[in-house]
Amino acid sequence: MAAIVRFVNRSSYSSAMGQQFLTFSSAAKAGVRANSVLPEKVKIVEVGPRDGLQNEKTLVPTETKINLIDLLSESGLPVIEATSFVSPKWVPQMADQVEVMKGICRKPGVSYPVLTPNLKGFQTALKAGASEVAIFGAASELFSKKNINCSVEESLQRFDEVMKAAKEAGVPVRGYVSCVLGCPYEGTVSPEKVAHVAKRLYSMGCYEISLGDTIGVGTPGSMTQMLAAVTKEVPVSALAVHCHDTYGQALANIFVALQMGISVVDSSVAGLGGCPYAQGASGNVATEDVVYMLHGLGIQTGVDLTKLMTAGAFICRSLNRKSNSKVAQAICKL
Ligand SMILES: CC(C)(COP(=O)([O-])OP(=O)([O-])OC[C@H]1O[C@@H](n2cnc3c(N)ncnc32)[C@H](O)[C@@H]1OP(=O)([O-])[O-])[C@@H](O)C(=O)NCCC(=O)NCCSC(=O)C[C@@](C)(O)CC(=O)[O-]
Repeated sequence: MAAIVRFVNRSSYSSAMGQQFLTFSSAAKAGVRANSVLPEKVKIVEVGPRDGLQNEKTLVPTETKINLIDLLSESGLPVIEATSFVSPKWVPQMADQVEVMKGICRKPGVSYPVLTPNLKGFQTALKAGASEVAIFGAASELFSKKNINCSVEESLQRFDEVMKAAKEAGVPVRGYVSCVLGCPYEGTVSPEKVAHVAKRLYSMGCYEISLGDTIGVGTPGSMTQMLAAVTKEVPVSALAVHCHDTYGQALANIFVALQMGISVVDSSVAGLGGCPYAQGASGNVATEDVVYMLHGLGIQTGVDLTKLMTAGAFICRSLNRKSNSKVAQAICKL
């Protein structure tokens, strides 16, 4: 694939970005789909402000989080997971959830879901103006215990309470299943267990189930097996994939998911992140890399890569960190 990326002004990355000097040859041929099995459009769920930042050891200033979300809002992303209403004792980085929700400029047409592990979190989120929430379970007992301090079954009972309250308030709920391709504490996780938890979340009313490879150990082989089991229980149109990139398999795994009919992909700008209760797991696949691959396949995302990279450059500067996005790294070198 001979995608040619050319900056007219090579001296300044940010000014070149601003002037839209980025041109793509084959990657930008809009509407030419490489493979008719693949979806025409993919919805990207940006999880950087939540999943990406929750694991940062030093507290990120609230203003930085708000600026990041506002920059991401300008890039055409349809969904930006903004924060989580979890216990600040468990995840101190998310303790400013209310300020973040109150500080962001909500762009019409963009959704800003937040994580809510229980009724307490849901009620606080609602008061802070959340109009969409996500509940998060796991296909592994030990991970569930470490992450949310209860068994998988107990978590589903808690989620049922959140679902009932959300239905009353007219708030849509997304569901996560963690450890779908492996667990840091239990090792192998059976596709049937994943399918069982995904089905329970879907049956209780989650409009979408995001399947999380929390520690990024999956391969296209295990992804295929797991999706084959889950799609027997949940319609493929209601599934999303959420791939961490620890073993460098995330894009390949996403490609397999697309071939199997999935058209919702979670990712994190600059590849930020990791779960505080999954030691050693690296960040999510970088949104820039996902967008580049999808556009190269002729799949529409509605995302402006240049604006997305501005958001990525901003957060990397703020955290004094190199981007984990291969695309951002490559373009920076030009
Ligand atoms: C679920 C709990 C709260 C249970 O934690 P617990 O200690 O069992 O809860 P509790 O009900 O016994 O309450 C203990 C204290 O927490 C407070 N509390 C209770 N609930 C809340 C709340 N919602 N917001 C604020 N405070 C809360 C509660 O009021 C009490 O305060 P105290 O009386 O001691 O002062 C805790 O385990 C927790 O917050 N866990 C969150 C862990 C987390 O956020 N993990 C990362 C997100 S998941 C992830 O990253 C994976 C994902 C989604 O990205 C997909 C993938 O990659 O796989």
